[in-house]
Amino acid sequence: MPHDPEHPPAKKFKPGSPFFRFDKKPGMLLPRKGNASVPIDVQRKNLPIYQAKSQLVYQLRQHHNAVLIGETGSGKTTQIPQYLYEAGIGRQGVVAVTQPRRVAAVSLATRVAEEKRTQLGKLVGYTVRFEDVTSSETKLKFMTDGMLLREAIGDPLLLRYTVVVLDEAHERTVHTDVLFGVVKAAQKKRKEQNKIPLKVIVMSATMDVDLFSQYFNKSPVLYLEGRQHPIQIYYTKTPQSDYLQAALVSVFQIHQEAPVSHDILVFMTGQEEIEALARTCRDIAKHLPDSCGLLTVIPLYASLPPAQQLRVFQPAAKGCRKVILSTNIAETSITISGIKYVIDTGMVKAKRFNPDSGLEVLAVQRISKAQAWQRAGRAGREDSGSVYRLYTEEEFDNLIPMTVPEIQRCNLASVMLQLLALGIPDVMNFDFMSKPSHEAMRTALEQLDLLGAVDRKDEKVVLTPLGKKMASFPLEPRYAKTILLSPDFQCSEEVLTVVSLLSVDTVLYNPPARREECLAARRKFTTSEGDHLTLLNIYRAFKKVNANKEWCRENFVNSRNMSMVGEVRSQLRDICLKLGVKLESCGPDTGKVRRCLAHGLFVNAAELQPDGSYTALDAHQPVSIHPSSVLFQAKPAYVVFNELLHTSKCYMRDLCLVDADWLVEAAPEYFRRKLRPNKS
Ligand SMILES: Nc1ncnc2c1ncn2[C@@H]1O[C@H](COP(=O)(O)OP(=O)(O)OP(=O)(O)O)[C@@H](O)[C@H]1O
Repeated sequence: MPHDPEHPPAKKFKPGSPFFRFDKKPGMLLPRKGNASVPIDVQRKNLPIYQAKSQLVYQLRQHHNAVLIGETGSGKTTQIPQYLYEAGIGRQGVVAVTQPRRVAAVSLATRVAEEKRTQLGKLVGYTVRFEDVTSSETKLKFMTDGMLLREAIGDPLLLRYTVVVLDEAHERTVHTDVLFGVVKAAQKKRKEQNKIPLKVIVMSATMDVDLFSQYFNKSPVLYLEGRQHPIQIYYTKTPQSDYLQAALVSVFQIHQEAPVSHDILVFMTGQEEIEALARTCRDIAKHLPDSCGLLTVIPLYASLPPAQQLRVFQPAAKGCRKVILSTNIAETSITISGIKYVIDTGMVKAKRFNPDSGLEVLAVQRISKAQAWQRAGRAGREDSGSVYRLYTEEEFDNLIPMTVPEIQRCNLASVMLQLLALGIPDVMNFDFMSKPSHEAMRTALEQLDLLGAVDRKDEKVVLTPLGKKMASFPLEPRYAKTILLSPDFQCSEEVLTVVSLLSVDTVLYNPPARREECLAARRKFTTSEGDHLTLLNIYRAFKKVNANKEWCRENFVNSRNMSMVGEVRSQLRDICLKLGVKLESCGPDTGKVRRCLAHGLFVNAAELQPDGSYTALDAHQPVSIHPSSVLFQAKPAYVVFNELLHTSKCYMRDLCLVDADWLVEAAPEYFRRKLRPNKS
């Protein structure tokens, strides 16, 4: 196997190592020289894309649509917007570059502003949920696809924009897929109305170019060749039954053998396992000889407060190695300085949806090949890199090529609500790139109907006034409905808190080594009314002590996440004020909160069976209470829950005790069909 003499092969693992060497993959080209210490404009010129600049600019000037495919790290995202600007393309308006994730939008805008030597928020800015760093001068705007979609509600023709760059198109999040249709429609309408044309550029390193080209009016496909730095791929010799253990072993093998300046990025599935592995890594690191150097372990997942997420971009201190444990949030787009090694567990937590039952579950599953290549692409960005896949080559060969678009595996109630709010006349026939099943769309409209968000008018589905209000919240329709119903139960302040707590994932810190202490601390807040009310108690206590950090530590509460709850809450409260929602508190009468939750979440209700098991009423599917719930032992007759998690069983997470009567009063017709005959 050829080596770059400057970059000798990275590892010789000890006997017993789960790895063996594997040849470089075809297409992983040898590098041209590149170095992070060279001036930034020279770095720009060293990128593979630079050689194709004039040709690209020529093509992009000619066509209203283009699909651009090029290796990870070749320079698509950072350079294309600048090339457009420098060539005067789209200067009458703003160039929007969409990203599936906020962390990518923020870090890319920061980098491009640096390359352009301008202050962030001037020529180059970003807009993500809860944050807008743009000004009237902004011409290159990085944003999450969800934000552009929200803007489209007020401006369906996207008239502020002259170019929309849909980046990381392979991700196929729900937002991206809806955005494809919205952008395509805006482009068509602008042409029909003789407005300034809208240019649409679709980019990725791993996409089905034919599908995209076909969808976007048979647009030309521009191929960008080469990568700047080589990446070596390693597979395990045998399948790993415990990917977490394999990840741990791999981190410490690298830590003990590789120079301390080489950082590691590990892809895992979720917050709990990341936090657990982070603690184990820190414990082990304490007992290693000084010669190994220090280890800083940094978690990265979506529910971390934004400032915390950006910590991964800070360089490690001298003599210290950075190990980032991340979900797929770091999978695409981003460049993390110092990352030399990527460890890929091959697993991801993703949504699955059963249109027959209408239930959406989160489950840990295998990634696609496209995801594996994206993960690999986080190495080799500033220098050569190595990727350790904790699965065999055969297992890799058996992965599905592309991730199934999220729109085909999630509950579509949110999407349908958004499409209706966008004024799409016939939502069932919306121009999706990959149409969800008719069944899934119908189920979603039924759920919106149950929530009172839609109505039928002249054979058409239209939003009700309540539905219009629900669409104003960046929330799942059932949570928006719960907030809007809360004045009827005089508990809007509490419901706002509960919904905010649910929007930032867990505020509870559960160190396994201090389980007893933690349970004892939590008992003070635990109520037999369920998890929502327990969380509400914790939030109230947190407010009472003025967010005291010491109190958080003593009570095993994650103070960072709690601060985020406060921010989300004030945003939601602002929306309520704009909509004229009456805000009042129920004080100690928390039964009102539960009744309100029953009215908002009734589609997620479950009933205790005579044999002690539970049945989700909507689909009549067996479900169990998750052991983390405060109701795990209690077994109440009726509960509503937030979500289902599929591991060994189908678990309900975050439960609230409710009365059967409340469910019936929330949706009498529906429950007449769903409840056991003697109960209805
Ligand atoms: N924040 C950063 N710090 C240092 N270098 C960076 C940064 N962002 C980008 N780069 C450099 O620019 C290169 C190109 O990044 P860019 O995001 O434009 O690539 P890309 O082709 O869009 O990759 P991907 O398909 O993975 O998103 C990186 O490989 C890296 O060398």
